[in-house]
Parts: sequence; C-alpha cells; structure tokens
Amino acid sequence: MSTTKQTWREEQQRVDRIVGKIHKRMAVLEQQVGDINKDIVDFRKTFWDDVTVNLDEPDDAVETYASMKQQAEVLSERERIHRHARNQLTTLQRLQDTPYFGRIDFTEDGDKNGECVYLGIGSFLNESGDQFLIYDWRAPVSSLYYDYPPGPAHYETPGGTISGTMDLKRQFIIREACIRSLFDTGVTIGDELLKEALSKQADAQMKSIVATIQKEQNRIIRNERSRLLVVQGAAGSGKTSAALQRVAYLLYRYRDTLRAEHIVLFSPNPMFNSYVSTVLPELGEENMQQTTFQEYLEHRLGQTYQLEDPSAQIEYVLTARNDADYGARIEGIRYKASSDFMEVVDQYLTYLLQESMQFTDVTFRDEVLITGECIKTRFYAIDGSLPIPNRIGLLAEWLLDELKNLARRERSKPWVEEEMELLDKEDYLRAFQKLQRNKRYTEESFDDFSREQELLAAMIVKEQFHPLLKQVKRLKFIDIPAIYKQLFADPEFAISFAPNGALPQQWTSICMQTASKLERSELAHEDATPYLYLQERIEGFRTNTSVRHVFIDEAQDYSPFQFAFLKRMFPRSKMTALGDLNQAIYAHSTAGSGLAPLASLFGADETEMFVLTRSYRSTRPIVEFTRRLLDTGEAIEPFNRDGSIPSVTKVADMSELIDRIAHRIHALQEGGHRTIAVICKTAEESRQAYETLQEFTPLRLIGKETTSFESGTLVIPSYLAKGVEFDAVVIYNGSHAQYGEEDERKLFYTACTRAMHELHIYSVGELSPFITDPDTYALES
Ligand SMILES: Nc1ncnc2c1ncn2[C@@H]1O[C@H](COP(=O)(O)OP(=O)(O)OP(=O)(O)O)[C@@H](O)[C@H]1O
Repeated sequence: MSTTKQTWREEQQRVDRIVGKIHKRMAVLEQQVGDINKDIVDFRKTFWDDVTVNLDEPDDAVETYASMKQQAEVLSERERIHRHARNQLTTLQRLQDTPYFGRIDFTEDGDKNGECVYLGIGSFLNESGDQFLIYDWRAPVSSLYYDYPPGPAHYETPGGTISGTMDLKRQFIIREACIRSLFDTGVTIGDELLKEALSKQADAQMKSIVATIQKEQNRIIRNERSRLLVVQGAAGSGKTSAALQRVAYLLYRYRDTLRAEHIVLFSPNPMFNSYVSTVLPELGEENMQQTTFQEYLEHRLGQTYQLEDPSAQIEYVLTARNDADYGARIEGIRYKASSDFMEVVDQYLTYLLQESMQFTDVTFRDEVLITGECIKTRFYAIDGSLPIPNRIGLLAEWLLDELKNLARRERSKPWVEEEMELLDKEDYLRAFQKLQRNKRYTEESFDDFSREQELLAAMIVKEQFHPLLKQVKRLKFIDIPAIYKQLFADPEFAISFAPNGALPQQWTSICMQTASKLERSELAHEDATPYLYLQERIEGFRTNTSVRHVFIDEAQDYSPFQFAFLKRMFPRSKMTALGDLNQAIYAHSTAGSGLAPLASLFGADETEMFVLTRSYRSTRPIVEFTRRLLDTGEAIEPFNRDGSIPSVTKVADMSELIDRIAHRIHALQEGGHRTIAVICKTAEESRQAYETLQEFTPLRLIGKETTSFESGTLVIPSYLAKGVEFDAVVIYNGSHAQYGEEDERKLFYTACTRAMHELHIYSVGELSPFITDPDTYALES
C-alpha cells in the first residue's frame, strides 16, 4: 500500500518533534550527570569528615559503624542515580539518530480511543512522565508489532491478556533523524523492510534484527514458560540472532534482578564470540558471558592432560582416512558421544560403589605414608548406601586426620633436625613471632631449648605437610586417570555395563587406542567430556548457582554427556539450545541422535521445541541450490530475495583453479563485496590456497587460533566458517575427491550456506555428487 506525501510529512514532523525533545532531555541529563559526578567526587573527598571514628568502647564502635554505613549508603545511592542517568543518556544518544522503527495503532476492546504506539530500541516518555512517546521493543504492547497484521490482535502482560484491534501497522527506516522509507503493511512484518535489511553487505559484526523480528522468532525471544527451549532451525533462519535478541529481552523483562553476568552463551569457537559481540551493545545492553565448551575443558583438564581440541579432531577425521586405526577411531568418537556410552559410565559408577575404585599413594619425601590400597579399604568400609561424593568427603576427612597424626610422628625424624640446622636467623625470628602470635609462649619460655626445638620441628613439618593437606582437600588422592583407564584396560570389562551387553564392533581397538593415548597423558577430544563427567560424578559436581540462563548455539554438536554436564553445572539456570541437524559436521554428531538427547534432559513438561524453516541469510537462488544438497532440504523455505544463481566451474588442474579463483575474487571485490570467503575443506587446504592466492590479492588466513572476525577477503577451513556469513563465498574445491563421502555432505552444505549474495563453486575434475540439480546452478566453462 502506498502512503501519501501528507502522511510522510506528518510523520517527519513527529520525528522532528520527538528528536527535539530527546535533545532537550539529553541536555538536562548531561547537566545532571555532570553535577552528580562532581557531587560524588566531592563526597568521596569528604567522606570521612562526617564520620565520627571512635572505637574506644563497644557502643562507640557501633556508632562509628552506623555513621560509616550511612555515609556509604548515601554514596551508593548517588552512584546508582549516576549510573541510571548515564544509561539513559546512552539510550537517548541512539534514539536521536533512529528514534523508532515501527508504529502500531491499537484500540483496546471496550475503549473508544486508540493509542499510537511507536517502537524503538529504548523507551522515551514525555516531560511529565505519564505518556510513552517511544515504547521499548520489549515492552508487552510491542509484541503486537511482531505478531500480527492489522486486525484483531492481543498481547500478554503480567496482569493478563489484552485484546483489541490493530488499525494500522507502519514501518520506518529512519537515519540521522530523517525518514528514509516508510511502509504500511498488511502482512505480519512487511517483506519490504526485511528485504532492505537482508540486501545489505555483510559486516565484520553481526547486526541486531530488532526492527524485523519475525513472528516465529518472537515466540522464541519472549518465551518465559519453559525450563528448556530447543530450537531446530535451518541454516540462516536466525537462530543466533533470535538468541541474542532473547538475551536483550530477558535483561529488560527482569531488569531488577537479572544482569548480563547471569547469562552465559556457549559458542562454537572464539572467532564467533568476536562476531556476535556488538549485537547487545547496539541494543543498549551489556554483553553476556561468552565461552566455548572447549575452554571449560581446558580449564578443568588442561593441567593433567594434553587435550585434543575439536579442530584437531575434525582435521583427523577429514584427512586420515588411510590411517590403519581410522575406522576404530571414528567408531570410538561416535560411541563415546552416545547415550549408550553414558549408560556405560553410569553403570561403571554403580559398580565402583562396590569395588575397584583407585586411589594414589600419599607420599612424603619419597616415602609412602598411606598406600592407595589402604585408602581403598577405608573407602569401602564407609557406609555403602552413601553416594560416592559423600563417601569421598568422609574419606578426605579421615585422611586429613591421619596426616595430622603422621605429621606429629614425623617431627622426630632426622630430616627435621637437618632442616632445623639450615634455618637462618630470620626463620627463627619468624618462628618466634608466630609462636607469640599464637600466644603459646612468652619471650622467657622461648629460652627453653627443648621446647624451642620441638616447636620449630612442628613448624617445619607443618610447612612441608601443607601441600600434602592441600592435595587431599582437592581430592587428588583419587586416581581418576586410573579409574578412567580401567574402563578400557580389558575389552571384556565394560560388557556388563553396556545396554544389552552390546559394545561397538571395534571395541578392542578402541580400548587399545584409548589406553595408549592415556598412557602418554593425551586425552582425545572424544574422551574429554566422558572423563570429566566420571570425575564429577565421583568428586561431586562443581556447580554455578549464579547463572540463570544458559544459551547453547550450534547445539547439534554437543553430546548427551555435555548436555548432562551443563544441566548439572548450572542447576538454577534455564536453557536455550539452538541447532541445525543438517550442519552436524562433527563425526560424533552423525551418529543420528541429533537434538533428541536434549528433549529428555528436563522431561517433556519443561521442554518446548521450536522449528524455524525460513532461511533469511541467502538469496532465493542460493537457498534453492543449498537445500538440494540435502536429502531433507524441502522443508527449508527461502526468503524471497533475488540474486544471481550460484555458479559451478570445473577446472582441469590446480593451476587453472588458482587462476580462475583469483579472477573471481577480483570481480567480487570490484562488485563491492566487503566480506569474501574462500572456503576450504581443511586447515591444510586453506594454507595451500592462502599461499598461492596471496600472490594475486591481499588475503587473511583464518585458523583455529583466530579470535577476531574482520571484513575483507579471507581463506577459512569449512568447520570454522560455522555460524558466520559472508557476502560472497567461493568453494575452493567442491570436487568428488574432496566432498564425495556421505559423511562430508553436511560439511559441504554448511560451507555453501555461509553465502549471503553470491556463491561460486570450483572443482578440480569431477564434481561433488551432492550437487545434483542442474537447474539450481549455472555451469561455467
Ligand atoms: N528477522 C530478521 N530480520 C533481519 N535479518 C534477519 C532476521 N532473521 C535472521 N536474519 C539475518 O539472517 C542471517 C542469518 O541469521 P543467523 O546467523 O542468526 O542464523 P542462524 O540460524 O544462526 O544460521 P546458521 O545456522 O547458519 O549459523 C543474519 O544476517 C541475520 O541478520
């Protein structure tokens, strides 16, 4: 529907009026912030002037404390006002450029007059504070904008459902306080605005989608009901975008209690963290905590083992097909990520309740003080009905007592006397002061030689025993490496733990591989989480109770162990898991269980599943092409955005490949594309491509250690391109040789779906068999 010039003029006049008010308010606030700032500085300087410090009598001390507390409260209140004013100012700074992006006219049932609701990234009230000139997009009423076309509509508020009629829905593009476009829409969110948003060039940073959130995304963003939200969404369907908008929504909805540090996002790799880091600040919110599961594993196990990271594992999977152990390794990777293996570990833990726990000897100065066997006997003497962590707790207490007794006996050993002779004057002085502090001795009694010797001996032993006690408190006497290894030492051992007694075909080889790696203090990626799970079930889970919301992006890459882990680690948290089965590129995820283990995590009552099928990232021709790479691609709907059809070019050899790709990159650069990615299969192929292509054009090579995402032309291995997007994608070698095995289909799909506007595939020799539909691409010669 076209809008008249009159409407446009009136809306611009309103923009001018509102922006004028924003400027006025900013001036007031700036003055206020300055004043409060000065106030606080002055107050800090004179803080002690108003405090009467008198600690002579208990009563005086109480008074002193009260007056200090009062002063501190005044200061903290002023600081709070200051913070609030500053935040308001930051929001206004954003609003002065783009005060809003939408308007709805809504008449509540039973009311005569409707209200014009203008939506922006923050709210703005009139001078008297009783009327919203701009509503925050997260306010309850704003939901109407995302959920309904004009007509009957309703929205939820904490006080109940409000129903009415939406008479108008208008969208704006406003920049520098000037209306650039204006549309009245009949459909939910007008395609026009979305088209405009999607046709933009890619940035080095992800953008917020606040003005064009789609209805199905809004349901995810505003969901407050379920403990667990599972989102299966096609590539480019806005999973990550919805997750970030949801973080912003939650921070607004629970603004009195929820802060950014109460939210954690688990992302696929460190570069992804940099890619999404500006979305929340753009919306005026602080970033949540961001981490990767690997980072956590490193933190927990990195000191005991040399850990293999997911990139090293996938490189092995993609490049070592000729390795003699390859088949067993792959079977091992899949099995160790399965719920069957989790069952094995759970059963093994039950078995450990009765027998075969392993403990290390407690040694001191090369002498075994308490043998592992003795600790084990003690462990099994403790009430067998108690869970393992409780028994371990009691065991640690017993050990500490034993060590204290042993320390007493140690004092008369010759080494103590030798150490004493080595003490210098300062050590003596230290001992003396320490004794005095403990009020055990007076100056005179320190003259007593034998007493002094005894005390020094006690001190020396105590100091040397200190690390030992610390180790016991940290439960280092449990031999977790041996307990984990025991599971693989004899291939027969695990049979009774496996569901139906069924272990993988190559279990014997898997056992040998695992044991020999552990022997070398290496932990394969597939072993890291089961290992940590076993450790935590024995020692007791370390929990984080301050986190309230956990977001897991690329959830298809997580194993049942990892989900169980996250659930236990964050016991007070809700969870939002977003993934795409078609991008399950890791060997373990091809096991087929998909997101199913997730659904059982909290039970059906506390779980809600959402499916996003519309893909927004790529043009229609690219989606038409990429969805046919899959067996199940029909369910993916393209958003209607035109663009050029993907090209496929077969070349004879590597030199022609480089030549053609170099030309293509130049053409793409001249076409104005800002981010161009040459996607290779592996790190090794990326390195080769980088070395040859950089003779023609400046490039950047992305590796697993890359932590920042920048625009430009880059070369990147397929699995690292996950989650990010580029204006144009060049598939370096989409040949049968590179992407021919069934288990490479999803990798190829993931690589191709990174393209927003252009996709060009090159192939040395025969094409990948996944490209089947000649109608979806242009074959170039
Ligand atoms: N409602 C929307 N309005 C505007 N742009 C959108 C919307 N939803 C998604 N997009 C855009 O589509 C692109 C893909 O979004 P996003 O990366 O969130 O998808 P994804 O489902 O996480 O993709 P993948 O699974 O491939 O990582 C981004 O450029 C995003 O800005």
